[in-house]
Amino acid sequence: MSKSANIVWHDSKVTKEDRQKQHGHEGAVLWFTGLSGSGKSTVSVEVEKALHQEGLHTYRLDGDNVRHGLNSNLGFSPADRTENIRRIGEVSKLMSDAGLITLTAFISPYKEDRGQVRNVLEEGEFIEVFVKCGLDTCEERDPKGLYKKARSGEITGFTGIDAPYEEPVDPEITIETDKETLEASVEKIVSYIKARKVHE
Ligand SMILES: Nc1ncnc2c1ncn2[C@@H]1O[C@H](COP(=O)(O)OS(=O)(=O)O)[C@@H](OP(=O)(O)O)[C@H]1O
Ligand SMILES: Nc1ncnc2c1ncn2[C@@H]1O[C@H](COP(=O)(O)OP(=O)(O)O)[C@@H](O)[C@H]1O
Repeated sequence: MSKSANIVWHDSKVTKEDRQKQHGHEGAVLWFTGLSGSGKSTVSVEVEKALHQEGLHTYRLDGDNVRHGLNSNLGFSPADRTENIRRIGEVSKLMSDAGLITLTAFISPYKEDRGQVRNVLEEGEFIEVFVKCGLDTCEERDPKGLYKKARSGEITGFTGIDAPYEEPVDPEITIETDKETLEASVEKIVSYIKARKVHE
């Protein structure tokens, strides 16, 4: 028997469409993925600010923050990373259902895990943003000093050093933070959202 066999879905009287109408836009999930130090946090913070200024309803979920709370029992083994992403995917789905534009900033190194999140969301709701940046630049930036620790062996299983990062194959948006300015990356993403007419 499946774990959910005795659990019955309870509908609300306020629908997703009702909430969208009240907000004046649809929900969506901007899923930032990339190496540590590629710029996921920096860019997503600025994109959220820009969208908020446009009157859109947003919420941002960030790797470090979520790992302090909801996912504080998870580490960085492949299984824990998969569970981390599964939970964030489910939270994003709830937020999108609530009518928010959710911005997530997680390394999310496995293609299959990101694909699972895309699958739990409605068609078009998942917008994959590949934060592309060469490992050499990420390592040079080393904003938290973690690459240094990974190189010295103080941290093992670090993404890009001795753990894999599987690049997106066909992301909705690619930004190249080692080639373009922060402003250009933000503009690219905000234009995509506007063109997609999530805003009525
Ligand atoms: N082993 C290892 N590998 C990668 N990253 C590590 C590791 N240990 C700690 N950190 C810090 O945790 C942040 C990544 O957490 P995420 O939840 O985004 O990772 S994942 O999606 O589950 O792979 C990541 O933050 P960002 O630099 O913002 O990406 C690191 O600061
Ligand atoms: N074009 C750019 N876009 C984003 N970040 C940049 C850019 N150029 C330099 N940086 C710097 O790179 C670092 C990226 O760190 P962070 O946003 O924490 O990455 P991540 O969340 O992917 O680990 C920051 O110190 C940021 O100021």
